[in-house]
Amino acid sequence: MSGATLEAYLASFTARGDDLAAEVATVVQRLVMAALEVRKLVNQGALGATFNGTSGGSNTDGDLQKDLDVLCDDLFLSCVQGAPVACYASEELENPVLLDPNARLAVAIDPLDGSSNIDNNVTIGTIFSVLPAAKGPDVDPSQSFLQPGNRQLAAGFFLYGPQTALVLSLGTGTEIFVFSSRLGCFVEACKSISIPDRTSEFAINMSNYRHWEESIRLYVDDCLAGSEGPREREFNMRWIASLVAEAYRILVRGGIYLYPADGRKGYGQGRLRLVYEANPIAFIIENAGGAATTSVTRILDLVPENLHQRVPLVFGSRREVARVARYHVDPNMIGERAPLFGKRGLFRA
Ligand SMILES: O=P(O)(O)OC[C@H]1O[C@](O)(COP(=O)(O)O)[C@@H](O)[C@@H]1O
Ligand SMILES: [Mg+2]
Ligand SMILES: [Mg+2]
Repeated sequence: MSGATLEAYLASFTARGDDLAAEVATVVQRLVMAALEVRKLVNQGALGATFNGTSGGSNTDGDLQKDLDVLCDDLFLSCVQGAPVACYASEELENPVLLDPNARLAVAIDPLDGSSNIDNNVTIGTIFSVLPAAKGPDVDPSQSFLQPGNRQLAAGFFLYGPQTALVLSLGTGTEIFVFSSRLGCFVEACKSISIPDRTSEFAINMSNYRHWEESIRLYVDDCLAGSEGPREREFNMRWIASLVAEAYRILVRGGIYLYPADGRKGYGQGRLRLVYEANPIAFIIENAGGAATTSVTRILDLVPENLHQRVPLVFGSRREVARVARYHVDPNMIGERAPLFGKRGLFRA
């Protein structure tokens, strides 16, 4: 463990950069303040007054909002109000909130990710993306969030699990900080993460198998066939149903995560949201040497059409993500299997 505090890390980033870098650092510090409040709420679990209830409302995607989703959103919004932030967008709000029209940054946030796990005492988190704010007379705050993810200045996520952690990328490299109760601050635990290129571990919600398109089914079939299939090795599977927890695991030991489009109503573009889920995760993963795509197209090159747009998401170890793309575009992937692994046709019968 290298031991630098987050504060020292941000100070050195600010010293190397310009005024904008200092503003980004301030935003991160404000988000940390809110995250530490969320941590307290999460730690109380069912003992907390707000924990189990539902607010009765629903967000823009029609998901039932848990009290904690809404409470977290309020906490993050009020914390960025003291920061140089022009506008704030959240999974829980239909439209962005205009804060300071003269400020230069925009923040998009998923205040509580993995919220189906709230009651289960399983790791959940907060995902954030920092963008340059769109400028110009009468500019609509939505414009700030319709920029491709490659324009992000910073992205990160907090993890409320056995450890409270912050995964942060300020554009070069991705670092992991863990909250030290003894010191009362985040301390760097892993410097310049490097995701292994190869993996034998995949994460996908297998219960959707019958709804996927053929290329995803073929990819997963080949993993499941293990040493008897074309991959000629055994694969392991994980599904936590918490994007932040899956991303953390992949940063630490490699792997691949897939939430593809599927045939269910409302899942034609997958489940995850481009602006405040896929983009920040893609930024973090790429800056750790991994890759993130829709299966074929780089996530960070997509131009969002609207704030709450969904997108199919595949990310993780670079070679594995590239392999998923080949199942979509390379007819030889099927040819490669047929002569050697003819019996696998039986699996598909
Ligand atoms: O329940 P499913 O369909 O497996 O989806 C799980 C995925 O949905 C999410 O919970 C979506 O995020 P929210 O909890 O912010 O809506 C991801 O964290 C997770 O990977
Ligand atoms: Mg989420
Ligand atoms: Mg959420």
